[in-house]
Amino acid sequence: MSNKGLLVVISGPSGVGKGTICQELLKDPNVYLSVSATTRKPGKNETTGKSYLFISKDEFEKQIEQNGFLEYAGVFDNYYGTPREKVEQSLNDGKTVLLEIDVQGGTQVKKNMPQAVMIFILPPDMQELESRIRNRGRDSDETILKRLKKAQTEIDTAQEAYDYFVVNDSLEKAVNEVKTIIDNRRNSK
Ligand SMILES: Nc1nc2c(ncn2[C@@H]2O[C@H](COP(=O)(O)OP(=O)(O)O)[C@@H](O)[C@H]2O)c(=O)[nH]1
Ligand SMILES: Nc1ncnc2c1ncn2[C@@H]1O[C@H](COP(=O)(O)OP(=O)(O)O)[C@@H](O)[C@H]1O
Repeated sequence: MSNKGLLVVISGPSGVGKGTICQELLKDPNVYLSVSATTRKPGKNETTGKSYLFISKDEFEKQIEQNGFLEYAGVFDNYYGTPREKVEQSLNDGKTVLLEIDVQGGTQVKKNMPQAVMIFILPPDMQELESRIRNRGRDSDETILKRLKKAQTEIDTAQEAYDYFVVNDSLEKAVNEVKTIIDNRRNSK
């Protein structure tokens, strides 16, 4: 693995604002956001290649066998994984590469690439997290409950693998904190 670029793992409970924060970071042309593959069904306004590469379970398992993923995990009854090739290419090009993945995946990345910058995004509190998930209007009550349960487990287990914890209360403040972490790590290489 090249050490030219910087690999940044961004995790946090569903609905905490990871996607929103990553979109802000992407305004810097030196930042590349990895597009994950998933076996979950696309939502209403999702097309393959933009939010996710939507693929079948068979195709996913084939790519696992071919060592095509940097990491992968089973989340909410589906597979999610980071395609290896584009991440390695972008690191070689000297880019800051963002992986927006869950704690299981982040832990695998940290093990294989200890130089990765591990950032965990926290909600101001659990009520606010629930209302963000609800306001997004994408999930059924059952799915919302599953997501909130996983949120608590993730917050409890993140302590071990993650180096930085950023509370997303004001979006602007959270984005600036993440930018500062990234800049400091780039400069200290
Ligand atoms: N390990 C791993 N987790 C991923 C990947 N892509 C997305 N996830 C995680 O899968 C979970 C569910 O994603 P999704 O159903 O799209 O809902 P989201 O929480 O709104 O992003 C989130 O916790 C994501 O961080 C990936 O490539 N690898
Ligand atoms: N700092 C914030 N304050 C209020 N709402 C926010 C903030 N950050 C994100 N949101 C909103 O919360 C919802 C979930 O954000 P999203 O980025 O989709 O989360 P995630 O990618 O972590 O699942 C979205 O409707 C988003 O606009």
